[in-house]
Amino acid sequence: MSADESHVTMMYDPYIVPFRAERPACRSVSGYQTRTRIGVGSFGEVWSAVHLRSGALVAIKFEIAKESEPSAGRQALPYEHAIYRMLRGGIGIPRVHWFGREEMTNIMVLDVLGPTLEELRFFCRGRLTLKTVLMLADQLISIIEFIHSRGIVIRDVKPENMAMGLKRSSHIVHIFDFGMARSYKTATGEHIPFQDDLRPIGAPRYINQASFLGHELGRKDDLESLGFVLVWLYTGSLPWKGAKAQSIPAKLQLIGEMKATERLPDICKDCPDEFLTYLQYCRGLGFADKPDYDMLRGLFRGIMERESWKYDSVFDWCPDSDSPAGTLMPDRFVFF
Ligand SMILES: Nc1ncnc2c1ncn2[C@@H]1O[C@H](COP(=O)(O)OP(=O)(O)OP(=O)(O)O)[C@@H](O)[C@H]1O
Repeated sequence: MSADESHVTMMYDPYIVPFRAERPACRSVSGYQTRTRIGVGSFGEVWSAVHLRSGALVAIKFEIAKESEPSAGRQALPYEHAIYRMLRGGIGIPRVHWFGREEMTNIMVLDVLGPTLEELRFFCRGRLTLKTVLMLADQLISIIEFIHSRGIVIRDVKPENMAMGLKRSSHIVHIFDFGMARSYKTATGEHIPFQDDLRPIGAPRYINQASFLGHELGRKDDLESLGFVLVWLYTGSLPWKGAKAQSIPAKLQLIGEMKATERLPDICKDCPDEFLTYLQYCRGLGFADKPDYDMLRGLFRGIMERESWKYDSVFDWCPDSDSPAGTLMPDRFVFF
């Protein structure tokens, strides 16, 4: 075994799952060795991997390039890579280390992240404490503000696409998966024009009302979806959870009606008043309006002040947290 390889073997990798029954074959990619498959998406697979020289742990996203589409520009991963390039340098945005194509496969090597907020909510028995949600809200509004400042709207804001970093960045939440993102600015720097009659996009649970109505999405809509995510993380429920209807369009229609402006107080009934103020403000913005991010952060900071809580990054899942919820964190994330 070479020195490089022994270093790799000793690395802590939370995605190593011992006794895994089915373990697809590992492969070498441009100086990286894959280790464990950590995710499967609509485009392909995500693996944890190590850089063979430095021992750095990374994530690799693979997308089989379709033969009928020889132009890489029409595939999901080159598109997502282009968005990552526009977001380069942002706090809470995973860094891309390498992008390329090998054997008809598009490959993107990026920072590996820890558990998603949806997983953490689950590990903390279904809901997070108010202090944890407020600390996350502060970071998430800033990350979304940064993304908007680069001319991008995410259009798929959900806790499954938000994850804590690993090791030194384990106190920083990240937003990843920009497959649905797009620029809201034209080539001349103006805001794109309003359109309707579009297909709703995003996860129905967090989708904003504009998307249900088939409207083109803007900055306000990312923030509205974030509002639903925060209510979800704090209460572990939303009125449309488990809504039933005879068909998918009928279900979407039903959920859309449940998100009408006059229903917002009902959605926020178990949260401090600021959550309702936040959602009403987002709903009141016009399509091209620039949101007042400072004011929105200020709403949640006001609660922190009122409760005399500090931004100490002691989240519910941290070992030194006194959260009554306890944690069901699997061993592989204990040191993340
Ligand atoms: N950088 C990363 N670090 C750790 N895990 C990751 C990373 N990127 C993706 N994953 C895991 O892989 C899964 C799929 O990745 P991603 O969401 O980017 O793919 P997708 O095809 O766009 O997903 P979806 O079809 O759900 O929109 C994620 O849910 C997450 O669990």
